[in-house]
Amino acid sequence: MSPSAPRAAFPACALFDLDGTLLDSAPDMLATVNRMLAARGRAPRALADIRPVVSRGARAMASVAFPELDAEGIAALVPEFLAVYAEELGRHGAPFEGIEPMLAALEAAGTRWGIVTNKPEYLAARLLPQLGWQDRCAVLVGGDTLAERKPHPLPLLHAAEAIGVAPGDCVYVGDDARDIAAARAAGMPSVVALWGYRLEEDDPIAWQGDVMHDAPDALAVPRGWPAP
Ligand SMILES: O=C(O)COP(=O)(O)O
Ligand SMILES: [Mg+2]
Repeated sequence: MSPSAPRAAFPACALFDLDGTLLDSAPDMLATVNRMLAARGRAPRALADIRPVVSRGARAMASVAFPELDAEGIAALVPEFLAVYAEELGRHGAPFEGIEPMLAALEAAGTRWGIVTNKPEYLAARLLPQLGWQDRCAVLVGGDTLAERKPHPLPLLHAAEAIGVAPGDCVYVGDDARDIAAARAAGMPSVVALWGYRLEEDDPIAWQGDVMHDAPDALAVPRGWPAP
């Protein structure tokens, strides 16, 4: 971790990953894979099986549910995964505890916030009104919005530009190695969301984010945010 000093004020712009950072979407994902398994007469999986790979996208979750399939077989399941997930979206999941007060604190301070996810944009966009975030989220960039997705810096650079804040004056918060890599490549300070999804063998310290937090409450006060 870099030795950046705590802040006296919130950053001008806060950008967030969605799955595993703002939203505990693992229950929606579990319902999705279990419908796919049930359609094939197979036994359901447990939340503990799916949760660690939710931030790695549809392919990673399908690989856990269907371990016998090769990469081609997994890729062939993605359209079905997205169609079933579109029906389960927002039904079981909810923002992590502490997210709403943290967003309210940012808004009260005049910090603009947005979402940069690798989830397809149309699915993320459908969640915003369900969550009451449609008029509050200043920018939404999905995994298919641009020619590149995280860990490429383009989605973060695009979000900063859309908000009108220099990348170095934004902070990105994410729960996966690729989130922190994208922020570094974009020249953006980063926060590792340890409350999110990762495998036991992952070493978040090695991701070298600027700050790591166990819970969203830490970001409800300026000193929880890394300095530019
Ligand atoms: O759906 C995905 O690929 C993961 O989504 P995230 O980038 O919001 O964690
Ligand atoms: Mg994530």
